[in-house]
Amino acid sequence: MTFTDAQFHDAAEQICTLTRELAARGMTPATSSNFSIRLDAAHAAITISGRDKGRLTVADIMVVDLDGQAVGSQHRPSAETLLHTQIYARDPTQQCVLHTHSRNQTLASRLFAKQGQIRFAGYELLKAFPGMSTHDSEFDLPILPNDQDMPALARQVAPLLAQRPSLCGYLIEGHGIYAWGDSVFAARRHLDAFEFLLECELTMRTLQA
Ligand SMILES: CSC[C@@H](O)[C@@H](O)C(=O)COP(=O)(O)O
Ligand SMILES: [Zn+2]
Repeated sequence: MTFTDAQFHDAAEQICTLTRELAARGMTPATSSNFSIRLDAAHAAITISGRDKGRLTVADIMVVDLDGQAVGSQHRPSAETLLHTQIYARDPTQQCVLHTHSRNQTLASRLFAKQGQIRFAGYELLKAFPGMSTHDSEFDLPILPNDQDMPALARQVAPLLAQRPSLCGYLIEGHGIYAWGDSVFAARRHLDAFEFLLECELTMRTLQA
């Protein structure tokens, strides 16, 4: 099946709406962050590179194939398109990928970088993640070193996705977070849970100091 113009428009509108909400929370500073929604088995709608994510309109969204190549547009897709299409290409059930640069995400990615992950344990909010049914569980959010070479960064992500098929996010050091899900709603729930849990971990360290 290939997507219709109406489906593209609907996805683009959804990206604009949720991006404006995230920008209003300070999660997309200085044109950072990128967002996508799957259109069909081989395409996704994604933000055009360099746009102010707090002021997006449908004209700021374009189509890419799952190799990250522009489809029907002369614009340059997000610099990090490959990290989005990697999620869609690996798992046909995944529908939405969200990438933001909040202060909590950036600070935590640096503070915990040496461990290569942040462990969330004992939080009721763990139940926001796939397969978690009790607070009495643990979720390790991976932290990858940053890289401007997207294929190299995608090669770091690949083994994580292979080892943990239900993984729904990772941090990149000094950079921000990627979160995804099998619906726009699920991707947003995962992003919100990560943001909340990162803030809890950072605040606990401040209070304990
Ligand atoms: C403005 S610096 C942030 C960018 O380098 C990048 O990390 C980012 O999140 C946005 O890139 P974009 O190409 O607009 O999708
Ligand atoms: Zn980024």
